[in-house]
Amino acid sequence: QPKTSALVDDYEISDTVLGLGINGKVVQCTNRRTKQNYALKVLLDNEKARREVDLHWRVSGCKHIVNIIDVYENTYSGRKCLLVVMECMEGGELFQRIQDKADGAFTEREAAQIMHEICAAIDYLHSRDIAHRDLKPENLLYTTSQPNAILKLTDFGFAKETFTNDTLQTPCYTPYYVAPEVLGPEKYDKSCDIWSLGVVMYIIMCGFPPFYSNNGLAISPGMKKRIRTGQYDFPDPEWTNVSQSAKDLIKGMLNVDPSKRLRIQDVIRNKWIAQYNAVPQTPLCTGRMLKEGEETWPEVQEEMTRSLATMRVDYDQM
Ligand SMILES: O=C(Nc1cc(-c2cc3c([nH]2)[C@]2(CCCNC2)CNC3=O)ccn1)c1cccc(C(F)(F)F)c1
Repeated sequence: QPKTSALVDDYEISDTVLGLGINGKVVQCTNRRTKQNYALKVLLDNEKARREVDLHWRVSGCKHIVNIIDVYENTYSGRKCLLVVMECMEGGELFQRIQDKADGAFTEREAAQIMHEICAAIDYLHSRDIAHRDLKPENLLYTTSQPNAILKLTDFGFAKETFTNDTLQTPCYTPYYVAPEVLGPEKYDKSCDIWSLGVVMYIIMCGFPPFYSNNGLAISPGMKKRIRTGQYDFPDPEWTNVSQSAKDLIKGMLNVDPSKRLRIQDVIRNKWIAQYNAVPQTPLCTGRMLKEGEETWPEVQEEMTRSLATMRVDYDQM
Protein backbone atom coordinates (compact mmCIF):
# COMPACT_ATOMS: atom_id res chain seq x y z
CA GLN A 1 0.00 0.00 0.00
CA PRO A 2 2.69 2.61 -0.95
CA LYS A 3 1.53 6.25 -1.08
CA THR A 4 1.09 7.70 -4.56
CA SER A 5 1.21 11.34 -3.42
CA ALA A 6 4.49 13.18 -4.05
CA LEU A 7 7.14 12.45 -1.40
CA VAL A 8 8.54 15.97 -1.91
CA ASP A 9 5.26 17.42 -0.58
CA ASP A 10 6.00 15.77 2.80
CA TYR A 11 9.83 15.59 2.85
CA GLU A 12 12.70 17.80 1.79
CA ILE A 13 15.43 15.65 0.22
CA SER A 14 18.96 16.70 1.26
CA ASP A 15 21.97 15.99 -0.94
CA THR A 16 23.69 14.20 1.98
CA VAL A 17 24.32 10.71 0.60
CA LEU A 18 24.33 8.12 3.42
CA GLY A 19 25.40 5.17 1.29
CA LEU A 20 24.72 2.92 -1.67
CA GLY A 21 22.65 -0.22 -1.26
CA ILE A 22 22.30 -3.23 -3.54
CA ASN A 23 19.17 -1.87 -5.18
CA GLY A 24 19.43 1.85 -4.57
CA LYS A 25 20.96 4.98 -3.10
CA VAL A 26 20.36 6.18 0.47
CA VAL A 27 20.11 9.92 1.21
CA GLN A 28 19.06 11.99 4.19
CA CYS A 29 15.65 13.71 4.11
CA THR A 30 13.67 15.92 6.51
CA ASN A 31 9.97 15.85 7.29
CA ARG A 32 8.65 19.32 6.32
CA ARG A 33 6.16 19.42 9.21
CA THR A 34 8.16 17.88 12.09
CA LYS A 35 11.67 18.88 10.86
CA GLN A 36 12.70 15.30 11.86
CA ASN A 37 15.58 13.67 9.91
CA TYR A 38 15.02 10.38 8.08
CA ALA A 39 16.92 8.14 5.68
CA LEU A 40 15.46 7.77 2.19
CA LYS A 41 16.26 4.79 -0.05
CA VAL A 42 15.45 5.35 -3.72
CA LEU A 43 14.65 2.14 -5.63
CA LEU A 44 13.70 1.71 -9.29
CA ASP A 45 10.31 0.03 -9.15
CA ASN A 46 10.75 -3.57 -10.29
CA GLU A 47 10.12 -7.06 -8.97
CA LYS A 48 13.34 -7.13 -6.91
CA ALA A 49 12.57 -3.74 -5.30
CA ARG A 50 8.97 -4.81 -4.58
CA ARG A 51 10.28 -7.94 -2.81
CA GLU A 52 12.82 -5.92 -0.80
CA VAL A 53 10.20 -3.41 0.35
CA ASP A 54 7.56 -6.06 1.03
CA LEU A 55 9.88 -8.20 3.19
CA HIS A 56 11.45 -5.20 4.96
CA TRP A 57 8.00 -3.74 5.72
CA ARG A 58 6.88 -7.09 7.17
CA VAL A 59 9.70 -7.17 9.72
CA SER A 60 10.01 -3.42 10.35
CA GLY A 61 8.41 -3.75 13.79
CA CYS A 62 11.41 -5.61 15.22
CA LYS A 63 13.43 -3.50 17.69
CA HIS A 64 16.69 -4.56 16.00
CA ILE A 65 15.65 -3.93 12.39
CA VAL A 66 15.72 -0.43 10.86
CA ASN A 67 12.10 0.76 10.85
CA ILE A 68 10.28 1.80 7.70
CA ILE A 69 8.25 4.98 8.27
CA ASP A 70 6.64 5.30 4.82
CA VAL A 71 6.85 4.05 1.24
CA TYR A 72 5.97 6.23 -1.76
CA GLU A 73 5.48 5.17 -5.35
CA ASN A 74 6.46 8.21 -7.43
CA THR A 75 7.51 8.69 -11.03
CA TYR A 76 10.69 10.69 -11.75
CA SER A 77 11.64 11.58 -15.35
CA GLY A 78 9.31 8.87 -16.58
CA ARG A 79 10.69 6.17 -14.28
CA LYS A 80 8.56 4.59 -11.56
CA CYS A 81 10.41 4.60 -8.24
CA LEU A 82 9.80 3.18 -4.79
CA LEU A 83 10.86 5.69 -2.13
CA VAL A 84 11.46 4.08 1.27
CA VAL A 85 11.50 6.49 4.25
CA MET A 86 13.33 4.90 7.20
CA GLU A 87 14.28 5.98 10.71
CA CYS A 88 17.64 7.75 10.51
CA MET A 89 20.40 5.68 12.14
CA GLU A 90 22.75 8.47 13.27
CA GLY A 91 25.18 6.29 15.21
CA GLY A 92 26.95 4.98 12.11
CA GLU A 93 28.26 1.45 11.53
CA LEU A 94 29.01 -1.20 14.18
CA PHE A 95 32.76 -1.50 13.64
CA GLN A 96 33.29 2.26 13.45
CA ARG A 97 31.77 2.50 16.92
CA ILE A 98 33.95 -0.28 18.35
CA GLN A 99 37.05 1.28 16.73
CA ASP A 100 36.25 4.71 18.24
CA LYS A 101 36.28 3.31 21.78
CA ALA A 102 39.29 3.99 24.00
CA ASP A 103 41.84 1.20 24.11
CA GLY A 104 40.93 -1.64 26.47
CA ALA A 105 37.40 -0.25 26.91
CA PHE A 106 35.78 -2.95 24.76
CA THR A 107 35.18 -6.17 26.69
CA GLU A 108 33.99 -9.69 25.94
CA ARG A 109 30.74 -8.91 27.80
CA GLU A 110 30.04 -5.94 25.48
CA ALA A 111 30.78 -8.22 22.52
CA ALA A 112 28.22 -10.72 23.84
CA GLN A 113 25.64 -7.96 24.26
CA ILE A 114 26.19 -6.83 20.64
CA MET A 115 25.85 -10.43 19.40
CA HIS A 116 22.62 -10.72 21.42
CA GLU A 117 21.18 -7.71 19.53
CA ILE A 118 22.15 -9.08 16.11
CA CYS A 119 20.78 -12.53 17.00
CA ALA A 120 17.48 -10.93 18.04
CA ALA A 121 17.13 -9.49 14.51
CA ILE A 122 18.03 -12.80 12.81
CA ASP A 123 15.72 -14.77 15.12
CA TYR A 124 12.87 -12.36 14.27
CA LEU A 125 13.50 -13.00 10.54
CA HIS A 126 14.05 -16.76 10.66
CA SER A 127 10.98 -17.37 12.85
CA ARG A 128 8.99 -15.65 10.05
CA ASP A 129 10.70 -17.80 7.39
CA ILE A 130 12.70 -14.90 5.99
CA ALA A 131 16.46 -15.09 5.34
CA HIS A 132 18.41 -11.81 5.09
CA ARG A 133 21.34 -13.30 3.05
CA ASP A 134 23.43 -10.11 3.18
CA LEU A 135 24.39 -9.89 6.86
CA LYS A 136 27.69 -8.00 6.92
CA PRO A 137 29.32 -5.22 8.95
CA GLU A 138 28.10 -2.26 6.84
CA ASN A 139 24.48 -3.37 7.26
CA LEU A 140 24.68 -3.10 11.08
CA LEU A 141 23.97 0.48 12.20
CA TYR A 142 23.44 2.29 15.52
CA THR A 143 20.45 4.55 16.26
CA THR A 144 22.59 7.24 17.92
CA SER A 145 26.16 7.74 19.15
CA GLN A 146 24.91 7.60 22.77
CA PRO A 147 25.95 4.76 25.13
CA ASN A 148 22.34 3.40 25.16
CA ALA A 149 22.12 3.33 21.33
CA ILE A 150 20.41 0.33 19.70
CA LEU A 151 22.07 -1.78 16.99
CA LYS A 152 19.84 -2.54 13.98
CA LEU A 153 20.05 -4.56 10.76
CA THR A 154 19.27 -2.97 7.38
CA ASP A 155 19.26 -3.64 3.60
CA PHE A 156 16.79 -6.33 2.58
CA GLY A 157 17.99 -6.27 -1.03
CA PHE A 158 18.81 -10.00 -0.94
CA ALA A 159 16.18 -11.08 1.59
CA LYS A 160 14.11 -14.11 0.61
CA GLU A 161 11.19 -16.12 1.92
CA THR A 162 12.29 -19.58 3.00
CA PHE A 163 8.96 -21.26 3.60
CA THR A 164 9.43 -24.98 3.16
CA ASN A 165 6.21 -26.13 1.60
CA ASP A 166 5.69 -28.42 4.57
CA THR A 167 2.20 -29.28 3.30
CA LEU A 168 4.07 -31.71 1.02
CA GLN A 169 6.29 -32.83 3.86
CA THR A 170 3.49 -34.17 6.06
CA PRO A 171 3.55 -37.91 5.25
CA CYS A 172 -0.03 -38.14 4.09
CA TYR A 173 0.51 -35.57 1.30
CA THR A 174 4.02 -36.29 0.04
CA PRO A 175 3.45 -38.18 -3.21
CA TYR A 176 6.28 -40.69 -3.66
CA TYR A 177 7.34 -39.09 -6.98
CA VAL A 178 8.08 -35.57 -5.53
CA ALA A 179 11.74 -34.67 -6.14
CA PRO A 180 13.74 -33.73 -3.00
CA GLU A 181 14.48 -30.21 -4.23
CA VAL A 182 10.74 -29.52 -4.32
CA LEU A 183 10.67 -30.20 -0.58
CA GLY A 184 12.39 -26.99 0.42
CA PRO A 185 15.58 -25.97 -1.41
CA GLU A 186 15.37 -22.76 0.63
CA LYS A 187 16.44 -24.55 3.83
CA TYR A 188 20.01 -23.40 3.24
CA ASP A 189 19.23 -19.70 2.90
CA LYS A 190 18.93 -19.34 6.67
CA SER A 191 22.31 -21.03 7.15
CA CYS A 192 23.83 -18.20 5.04
CA ASP A 193 22.84 -15.84 7.85
CA ILE A 194 24.36 -18.11 10.50
CA TRP A 195 27.69 -18.26 8.64
CA SER A 196 27.63 -14.44 8.44
CA LEU A 197 26.85 -14.26 12.16
CA GLY A 198 29.94 -16.39 12.79
CA VAL A 199 32.17 -14.12 10.69
CA VAL A 200 30.76 -10.97 12.34
CA MET A 201 31.26 -12.47 15.82
CA TYR A 202 34.84 -13.50 14.95
CA ILE A 203 35.63 -9.89 13.87
CA ILE A 204 33.89 -8.44 16.96
CA MET A 205 36.13 -10.61 19.17
CA CYS A 206 39.48 -9.71 17.58
CA GLY A 207 39.16 -6.98 14.93
CA PHE A 208 40.18 -9.02 11.87
CA PRO A 209 38.27 -11.59 9.75
CA PRO A 210 38.65 -15.41 9.95
CA PHE A 211 39.15 -15.70 6.18
CA TYR A 212 41.23 -13.39 4.01
CA SER A 213 43.02 -13.72 0.71
CA ASN A 214 46.76 -13.50 1.27
CA ASN A 215 47.63 -12.18 -2.18
CA GLY A 216 45.78 -8.88 -2.02
CA LEU A 217 43.12 -10.00 -4.54
CA ALA A 218 39.58 -9.57 -3.22
CA ILE A 219 38.97 -13.33 -3.27
CA SER A 220 41.93 -15.55 -3.99
CA PRO A 221 41.26 -19.18 -5.05
CA GLY A 222 43.01 -20.13 -1.82
CA MET A 223 40.56 -18.06 0.19
CA LYS A 224 37.51 -19.73 -1.35
CA LYS A 225 39.02 -23.11 -0.56
CA ARG A 226 39.79 -22.03 3.01
CA ILE A 227 36.17 -20.97 3.45
CA ARG A 228 34.78 -24.21 2.02
CA THR A 229 37.13 -26.34 4.11
CA GLY A 230 36.70 -24.15 7.20
CA GLN A 231 40.41 -23.33 7.45
CA TYR A 232 40.64 -20.61 10.06
CA ASP A 233 42.01 -20.48 13.61
CA PHE A 234 42.09 -18.36 16.76
CA PRO A 235 45.65 -17.01 16.68
CA ASP A 236 47.48 -15.83 19.79
CA PRO A 237 47.94 -13.27 21.25
CA GLU A 238 44.63 -11.72 20.14
CA TRP A 239 42.61 -14.82 21.08
CA THR A 240 44.58 -15.94 24.17
CA ASN A 241 42.16 -14.46 26.72
CA VAL A 242 38.92 -15.08 24.81
CA SER A 243 36.62 -17.62 26.51
CA GLN A 244 36.35 -21.16 25.13
CA SER A 245 32.55 -20.82 24.98
CA ALA A 246 32.92 -17.86 22.57
CA LYS A 247 35.30 -19.92 20.38
CA ASP A 248 33.00 -22.96 20.46
CA LEU A 249 30.03 -20.79 19.45
CA ILE A 250 31.97 -19.38 16.46
CA LYS A 251 32.95 -22.94 15.42
CA GLY A 252 29.28 -23.94 15.51
CA MET A 253 28.29 -21.03 13.27
CA LEU A 254 31.18 -21.46 10.79
CA ASN A 255 30.58 -25.19 10.31
CA VAL A 256 31.31 -25.83 6.61
CA ASP A 257 28.34 -28.17 6.29
CA PRO A 258 25.22 -25.95 6.21
CA SER A 259 23.06 -28.83 7.42
CA LYS A 260 25.30 -29.25 10.51
CA ARG A 261 25.60 -25.48 11.17
CA LEU A 262 23.85 -24.12 14.28
CA ARG A 263 20.32 -22.74 13.80
CA ILE A 264 19.44 -19.32 15.20
CA GLN A 265 17.50 -20.99 18.03
CA ASP A 266 20.67 -22.87 19.07
CA VAL A 267 22.64 -19.60 19.01
CA ILE A 268 20.24 -17.52 21.10
CA ARG A 269 19.91 -20.36 23.59
CA ASN A 270 23.69 -20.60 23.92
CA LYS A 271 24.76 -19.48 27.42
CA TRP A 272 27.29 -16.95 26.09
CA ILE A 273 24.48 -15.17 24.24
CA ALA A 274 21.48 -15.83 26.53
CA GLN A 275 23.39 -14.76 29.64
CA TYR A 276 25.54 -12.09 28.03
CA ASN A 277 25.50 -10.07 31.27
CA ALA A 278 27.39 -12.91 32.98
CA VAL A 279 30.16 -13.06 30.37
CA PRO A 280 33.56 -12.08 31.82
CA GLN A 281 34.56 -8.45 31.20
CA THR A 282 37.85 -9.47 29.60
CA PRO A 283 39.30 -6.54 27.63
CA LEU A 284 39.51 -7.34 23.88
CA CYS A 285 42.04 -5.99 21.35
CA THR A 286 39.30 -5.45 18.72
CA GLY A 287 39.46 -1.63 18.67
CA ARG A 288 43.23 -1.56 18.31
CA MET A 289 43.21 -4.24 15.57
CA LEU A 290 40.45 -2.41 13.66
CA LYS A 291 42.51 0.82 13.83
CA GLU A 292 45.65 -1.02 12.68
CA GLY A 293 43.72 -2.61 9.78
CA GLU A 294 41.75 0.52 8.88
CA GLU A 295 43.28 0.96 5.39
CA THR A 296 42.50 -2.66 4.42
CA TRP A 297 38.98 -2.60 5.91
CA PRO A 298 37.38 -1.93 2.46
CA GLU A 299 39.06 -5.16 1.26
CA VAL A 300 37.59 -7.06 4.25
CA GLN A 301 34.15 -5.71 3.31
CA GLU A 302 34.72 -6.61 -0.35
CA GLU A 303 35.77 -10.17 0.55
CA MET A 304 32.69 -10.66 2.72
CA THR A 305 30.44 -9.28 -0.04
CA ARG A 306 31.94 -11.71 -2.55
CA SER A 307 31.81 -14.67 -0.14
CA LEU A 308 28.11 -13.97 0.45
CA ALA A 309 27.45 -13.70 -3.30
CA THR A 310 29.15 -17.07 -3.86
CA MET A 311 27.25 -18.66 -0.98
CA ARG A 312 23.88 -17.38 -2.24
CA VAL A 313 24.59 -18.91 -5.65
CA ASP A 314 25.89 -22.19 -4.17
CA TYR A 315 22.95 -22.63 -1.81
CA ASP A 316 20.45 -21.78 -4.53
CA GLN A 317 21.90 -24.66 -6.54
CA MET A 318 21.75 -27.18 -3.70
O1 LIG B 1 23.81 6.09 7.44
C1 LIG B 1 23.11 6.75 8.16
N1 LIG B 1 21.79 6.48 8.41
C2 LIG B 1 21.01 5.48 7.90
C3 LIG B 1 21.40 4.61 6.87
C4 LIG B 1 20.50 3.64 6.44
C5 LIG B 1 20.90 2.69 5.39
C6 LIG B 1 20.05 1.89 4.66
C7 LIG B 1 20.89 1.15 3.83
C8 LIG B 1 22.18 1.56 4.07
N2 LIG B 1 22.18 2.49 5.00
C9 LIG B 1 23.37 1.00 3.37
C10 LIG B 1 24.42 2.08 3.14
C11 LIG B 1 25.70 1.46 2.58
C12 LIG B 1 26.19 0.38 3.49
N3 LIG B 1 25.17 -0.61 3.65
C13 LIG B 1 23.94 -0.08 4.25
C14 LIG B 1 22.92 0.40 2.03
N4 LIG B 1 21.66 -0.31 2.09
C15 LIG B 1 20.62 0.11 2.85
O2 LIG B 1 19.49 -0.40 2.73
C16 LIG B 1 19.24 3.56 7.01
C17 LIG B 1 18.92 4.45 8.01
N5 LIG B 1 19.78 5.39 8.43
C18 LIG B 1 23.64 7.95 8.90
C19 LIG B 1 22.82 9.02 9.18
C20 LIG B 1 23.35 10.13 9.87
C21 LIG B 1 24.66 10.15 10.31
C22 LIG B 1 25.45 9.05 10.02
C23 LIG B 1 26.85 9.05 10.50
F1 LIG B 1 26.88 8.41 11.67
F2 LIG B 1 27.65 8.44 9.63
F3 LIG B 1 27.25 10.32 10.65
C24 LIG B 1 24.99 7.94 9.32
